Amino acid sequence: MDHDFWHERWAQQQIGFHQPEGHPMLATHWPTLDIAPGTPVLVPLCGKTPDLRWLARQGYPVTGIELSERAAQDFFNEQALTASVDRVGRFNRYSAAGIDIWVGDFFAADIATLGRFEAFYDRAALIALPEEMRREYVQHLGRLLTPRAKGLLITLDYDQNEMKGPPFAVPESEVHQHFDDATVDLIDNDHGRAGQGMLHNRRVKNASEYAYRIAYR
Ligand SMILES: C[S@@+](CC[C@H](N)C(=O)[O-])C[C@H]1O[C@@H](n2cnc3c(N)ncnc32)[C@H](O)[C@@H]1O
Repeated sequence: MDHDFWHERWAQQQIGFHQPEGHPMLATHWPTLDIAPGTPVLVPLCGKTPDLRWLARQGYPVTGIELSERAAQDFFNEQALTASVDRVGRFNRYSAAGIDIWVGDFFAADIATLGRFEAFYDRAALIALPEEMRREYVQHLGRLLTPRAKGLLITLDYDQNEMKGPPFAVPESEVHQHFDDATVDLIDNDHGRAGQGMLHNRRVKNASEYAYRIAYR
């Protein structure tokens, strides 16, 4: 997936992945991770999800990373927040209400600029990327995290023959392969609900979302 693909999606507002009310599995499962408020949370490929605001309201300093400037601007507008903007290295950083969105390429983010995070939230980031980029994504995520970091990962699985991604199907076995230095617990499965919305229109017969608790060892 090159950058132009995503810029085009945002320009055309083809953002069927966006959930204006946030993702229900976040509020259900985040508390089970037992992460102390005040712990900085990294949200890679964050789009304009209101989940950023939810996390900030629970007392976590939140750092999103997102390619699209439009997404960052829309997020702060839709949340009725006025963001300050500054240039830091290769990123434009938007900040308000305990939320920073770094606009730029996730793969260009480094700990010298962002520091390390003890927690992360990935909803539709891993599954936004084709197979060859997913391994690199998880490795890069690991570089931005502390050794015992924890996170919530929300993925999607369906028969990849039925549709070209994104979103891509990521089976449980692949999640275990990527996070082989972490304890991975499958904690939720929406039993096909994900296939009833937008994916149904794309002729996917059966699609389910899965939530995993990830704890690096
Ligand atoms: C499927 S969307 C998910 C957005 C968000 N996590 C959500 O739940 O709504 C994937 C997002 O990743 C962004 N993206 C894709 N490649 C990226 C990259 N290399 N660096 C930063 N953001 C990227 C896209 O612009 C898009 O907003």
